[in-house]
Amino acid sequence: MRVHVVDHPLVSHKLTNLRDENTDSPTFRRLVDQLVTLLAYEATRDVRVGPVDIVTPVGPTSGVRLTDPQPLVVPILRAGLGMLDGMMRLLPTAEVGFLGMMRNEETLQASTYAERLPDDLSGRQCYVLDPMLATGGTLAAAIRFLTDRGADDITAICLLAALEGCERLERDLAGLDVPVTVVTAAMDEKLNDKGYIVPGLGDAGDRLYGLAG
Ligand SMILES: O=P(O)(O)OC[C@H]1O[C@H](OP(=O)(O)OP(=O)(O)O)[C@H](O)[C@@H]1O
Ligand SMILES: O=c1cc[nH]c(=O)[nH]1
Ligand SMILES: [Mg+2]
Repeated sequence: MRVHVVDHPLVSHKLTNLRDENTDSPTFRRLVDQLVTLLAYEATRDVRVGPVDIVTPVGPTSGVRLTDPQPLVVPILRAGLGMLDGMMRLLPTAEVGFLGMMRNEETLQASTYAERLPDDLSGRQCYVLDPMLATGGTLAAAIRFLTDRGADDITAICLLAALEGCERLERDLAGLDVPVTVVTAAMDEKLNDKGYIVPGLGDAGDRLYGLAG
């Protein structure tokens, strides 16, 4: 597994505002949208393109275009939905599959409550969107779900990751013969006793969409 922490002053600036408890929901949503676009720029560095010949108003030249099958973007509901528009702005021809996952706040076990994905993901570049990689249980389960469908190339974009979550993910995915990359804006130092990232930004889903009840 490869972990890439994007080191850019604009990313750090926006992340600081995102973390701030005084940031209201509309501003939080806008910052998530902007941050994912910046992270996606790094995350798509290896997106597959092929050569094409075109003609400009001045003359012929060659360039590249995204090749088929188009990438698949997979937001993890709920909070990952807040990252979808920003991602699609960069990859407008991508297809979108959905995974609904929820972490039990007592046991910290992730479970899947919804799924709408293509049956066969082989040969697709899959971009998983989830703002928080805390214990790593949700992302590990999501990656297993995708590889069970044949996914062979997975990049996760997380706004924030915790070191121990990344270590757990690496352990959980050991033996999986699929390249996995995690792109994040920051690697935070720890989790608290409720499994929240410290210093983190709180509950991403609640800050985006309000309390789920
Ligand atoms: O790394 P983990 O310890 O598994 O925790 C991270 C998960 O927790 C949050 O989702 P949550 O379960 O709160 O659902 P929500 O997006 O509906 O709020 C977050 O969006 C991740 O999916
Ligand atoms: O810090 C955390 C951990 C899990 N889920 C969140 O939304 N935030
Ligand atoms: Mg939540």
